[in-house]
Amino acid sequence: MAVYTNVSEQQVSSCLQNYPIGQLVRLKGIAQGVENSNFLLDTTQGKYILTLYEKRIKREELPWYMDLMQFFAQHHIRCPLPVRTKEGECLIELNERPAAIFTFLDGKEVSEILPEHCFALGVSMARMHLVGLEFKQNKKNHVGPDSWNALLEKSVNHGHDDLIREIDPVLRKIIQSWPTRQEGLPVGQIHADLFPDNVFFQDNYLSGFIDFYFACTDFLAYDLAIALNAWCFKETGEYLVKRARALVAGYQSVRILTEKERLLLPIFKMGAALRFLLTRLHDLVYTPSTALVTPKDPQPYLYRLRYHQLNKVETYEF
Ligand SMILES: Nc1ncnc2c1ncn2[C@@H]1O[C@H](COP(=O)(O)OP(=O)(O)O)[C@@H](O)[C@H]1O
Ligand SMILES: N[C@@H](CCOP(=O)(O)O)C(=O)O
Repeated sequence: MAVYTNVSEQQVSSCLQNYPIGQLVRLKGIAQGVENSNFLLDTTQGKYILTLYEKRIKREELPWYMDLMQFFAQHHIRCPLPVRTKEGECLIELNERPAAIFTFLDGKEVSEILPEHCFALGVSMARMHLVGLEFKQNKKNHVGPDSWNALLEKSVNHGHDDLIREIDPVLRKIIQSWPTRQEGLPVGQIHADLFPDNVFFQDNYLSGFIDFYFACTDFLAYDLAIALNAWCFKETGEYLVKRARALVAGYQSVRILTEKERLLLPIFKMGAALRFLLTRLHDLVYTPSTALVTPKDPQPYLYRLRYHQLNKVETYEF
């Protein structure tokens, strides 16, 4: 359930007076999602999404997300477009929370992932990466390698000793092998959370990406590695090579990976597995049992990490 902060119909109706999108017909809380509070707004002019930003989002970075989504939408990368108030503002304040209204993206998560979906994802991701090269504001990846040690340490002494003992040496090795920005790998705006729930399809066509709140400026190939892990594994740790090949083929039909990116893909996949393992472990430890949200299971990401450690040389994707 992702409604942490509630809003009343009256509050939304009066807020809509400042927008050029008609009057409120219906307001409904959205159950999916974990980070922010989301509501579906039916107005006399159509459907919109109202998002109230919760504590995990840094307030000072909100304009960056708004600018990035607007830039993408204007450059034919389908994603929610922040709606401006009559005074031209994207961000407002509602119930003591920063908030924004977005255009509604048609479509939904696929129910059964096929290689064709992975190909389409690769195409759209590569297009987004190319367009993003023209967006010149940069933003740090707050869950990048320099945050991993601290994330792991925060989870020590909370009853996951075996897991932590296993991860610790792997983490060090991955960090040692991680490329620096000086090595010339392509860097740009990445989504960094392109899991199936953030990629919408309609009639088998990819209709767009949502949930840009982990987006940042980082290695483009790392975004591909995140998606390979999220889309191309069984939860028991079996790599689904047909899907992986389709994803990489779709990506390379738009943007060919450099030799260096191909060589570093194994380390990016390990890092991507570790990153989600660490954040899931952290959330498991720190989400109170009374919370509305059920933390995601870290175990499938441990399986992915183990798989990549055993298969670091083979590049099955090409
Ligand atoms: N622009 C949008 N168009 C259509 N549905 C949306 C849009 N934004 C969010 N949603 C719906 O809200 C849900 C939660 O959104 P999400 O951005 O993933 O939340 P969170 O940031 O809390 O993880 C999505 O699964 C989707 O159903
Ligand atoms: N995709 C991440 C968690 C982030 O959740 P989202 O609902 O904001 O996409 C994971 O699976 O660990």
